[in-house]
Amino acid sequence: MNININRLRTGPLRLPNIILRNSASVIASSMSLPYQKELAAAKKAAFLATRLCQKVQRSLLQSDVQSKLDKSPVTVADYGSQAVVSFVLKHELPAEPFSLVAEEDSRDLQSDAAQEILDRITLLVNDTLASELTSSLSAESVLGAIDSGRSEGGSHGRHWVLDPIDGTKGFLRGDQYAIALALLDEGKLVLGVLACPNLPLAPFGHNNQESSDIQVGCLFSAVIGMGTYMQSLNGSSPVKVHVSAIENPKEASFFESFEASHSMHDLSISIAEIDSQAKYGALSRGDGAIYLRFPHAGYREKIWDHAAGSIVVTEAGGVVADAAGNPLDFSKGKYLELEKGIVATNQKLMPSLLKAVQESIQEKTSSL
Ligand SMILES: Nc1ncnc2c1ncn2[C@@H]1O[C@H](COP(=O)(O)O)[C@@H](OP(=O)(O)O)[C@H]1O
Ligand SMILES: [Mg+2]
Ligand SMILES: [Mg+2]
Ligand SMILES: [Mg+2]
Repeated sequence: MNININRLRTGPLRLPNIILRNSASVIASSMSLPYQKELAAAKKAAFLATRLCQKVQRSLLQSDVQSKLDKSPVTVADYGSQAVVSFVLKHELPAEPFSLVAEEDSRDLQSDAAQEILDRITLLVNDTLASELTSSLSAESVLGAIDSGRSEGGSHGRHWVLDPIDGTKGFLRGDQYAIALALLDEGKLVLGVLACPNLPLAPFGHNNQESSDIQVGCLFSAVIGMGTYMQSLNGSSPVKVHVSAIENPKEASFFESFEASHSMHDLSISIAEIDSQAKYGALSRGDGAIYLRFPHAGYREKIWDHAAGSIVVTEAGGVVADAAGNPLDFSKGKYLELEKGIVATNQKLMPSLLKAVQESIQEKTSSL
């Protein structure tokens, strides 16, 4: 199976309040199941953050782009999305101790030069949360909400893990990005919510992607032991999804990063290039069968780049491992300790894929 890489149209996204009420009432009827309160809060946070991101993406101007010290582009939407998720989680789960490991922090927003951008973020966050707030949040509270993401995570207690916009480069281009939120409990991934505002509801790569009425906006959610569900960000009911059942490696299509430097390999294969953890979402519903990610030597993967995507794939029947076949360990702080790279596929393909990957690494090493 070949996957064509068409640029996706990014249609406006409507997020009617009814979605929030619907998901909350469905959840309320199954409160005895594990992590349902947290799931409802995480979905609400992701829906609201999506709204903020959509708004910014529609009106994206060059001036929205700020350069962080590491030179990766950060927009008001990254900060705004982090503030919204942090605020909603705290607000919805007031009885629980709050710990959040998140990508952004407010350091670059503290200077006088950043005042204007901070005002824009504050306005956006207040607009987005208007129905949740009794009074407006000040710029200081927004900075505080962003900085509640400074936890280091670890193997004890509960920690939320957030990438407020994963695939910032895709976001800036008007392509794929994701809001990725997961929960660690005693070092174990127990819940993940992945909002992919520009991912088509139909399988990725279908020929209909040039049509103007293509429906986009998917929310994937997974709770440990309960499977993975996908729903439209416009309000459809969640449906259970499964990874591809392909057993023959020759028939398997691959995903990799749009950014070539995030994934390098020499296998001769068909590849769909997508930014962000939308790749994990697409994999969880069987659009493709394999996701390989082999960054350059020395790059350290962060937990927020894989936590939500990982549980979304494993609960859909997939496996996510490093090149040695070890499961990913999210309990070691902000970074993943990995052998070489990340391999995600279904259970049937994993052994032969790991073998091919290891042989390819061996060949590369011995040719150096
Ligand atoms: N050289 C590199 N190799 C691998 N990943 C990298 C990288 N430089 C940045 N990244 C991470 O790759 C993520 C995007 O992944 P993808 O390639 O799948 O779209 C970025 O997330 P952000 O966009 O949240 O910063 C960033 O954390
Ligand atoms: Mg980033
Ligand atoms: Mg990221
Ligand atoms: Mg990010």
